[in-house]
Amino acid sequence: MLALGKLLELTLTDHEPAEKTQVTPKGVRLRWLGEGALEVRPAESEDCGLDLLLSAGIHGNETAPIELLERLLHGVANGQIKPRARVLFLFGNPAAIRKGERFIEQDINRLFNGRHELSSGFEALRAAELEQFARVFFSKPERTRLHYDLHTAIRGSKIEQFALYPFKEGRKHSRRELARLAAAGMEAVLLQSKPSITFSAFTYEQLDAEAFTLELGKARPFGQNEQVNLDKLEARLVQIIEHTEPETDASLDGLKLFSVAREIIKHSDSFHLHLPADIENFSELSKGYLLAEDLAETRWVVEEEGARIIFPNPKVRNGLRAGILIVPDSGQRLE
Ligand SMILES: O=C(O)CCC(=O)N[C@@H](CCC(=O)O)C(=O)O
Ligand SMILES: [Zn+2]
Repeated sequence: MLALGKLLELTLTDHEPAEKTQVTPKGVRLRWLGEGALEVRPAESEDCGLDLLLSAGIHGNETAPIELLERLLHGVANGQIKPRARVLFLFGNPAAIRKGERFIEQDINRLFNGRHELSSGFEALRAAELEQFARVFFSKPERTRLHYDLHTAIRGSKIEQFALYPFKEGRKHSRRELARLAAAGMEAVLLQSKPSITFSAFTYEQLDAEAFTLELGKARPFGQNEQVNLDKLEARLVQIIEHTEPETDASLDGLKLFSVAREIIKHSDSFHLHLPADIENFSELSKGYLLAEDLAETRWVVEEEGARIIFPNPKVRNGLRAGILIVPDSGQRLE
């Protein structure tokens, strides 16, 4: 296997490879771009015109997706996977990955779309660097752009694998991309309804990529991910990379759709979330339920029929999202 296939090892040991570019016997070029960043380029005659960005480890303790990217990269480097797409592999927060923590100083996934400019510290610098890697990668005209940012969640979930689809004014969510996600094992998609400051929102809003955050199970340390079954996603990603994906019809194959009713924002240290600590994502909340309270007698009461909660987290910094209240979506606005 080409040494650059060991991007995870290089990243975990904080090593820069002596040789920055290597080529497989079939002419696939691997190029180390910087810490945790590697570009794969097929021979020109093989190139199918797709630019695929695969990122993981934006949160350092979410190891199953990092292990998945490592398997894909090994496959490319040892010739078992035959890429026909350009692929950029990114490990988002190397320092946090080395420590096995979600972040060191602040959550990188709240620093995109300009937010890093208002902040300081190495995570702000890394967010700027990740934006630049993505900007350069997606700068080639007339190519198809796709980004999957892979995560696992802090808590268990009634729906194990799901995607979050960013929002941009005037741009419609694609039924074809949803069908592709269903084929990759996603059981649900949350259609966002306002701009955001996450990595997938950046590539969607600013770089014109189809982009998704994928939530793939519960976060666990390296080597302890037997319960996170990524077989379907992995098989689909190999097909996308090799350009052997079967034509999907537009059928969403039982995929559940949700939209955001409200984001719960923590405004102060007085914020209190009235949910059990072990509540699972997608738990239903009944109308009238007092979900949270904050200073100045702010009360978050559930008003929506069929409401569910995802990502409840009262420990976030003031000003950030402490949960999302979601409702079922009919999919009528899909393109
Ligand atoms: O489990 C949780 O509370 C958070 C899991 C996680 O990291 N989710 C992503 C979602 C990103 C998005 O909204 O697209 C995050 O919170 O950054
Ligand atoms: Zn995450």
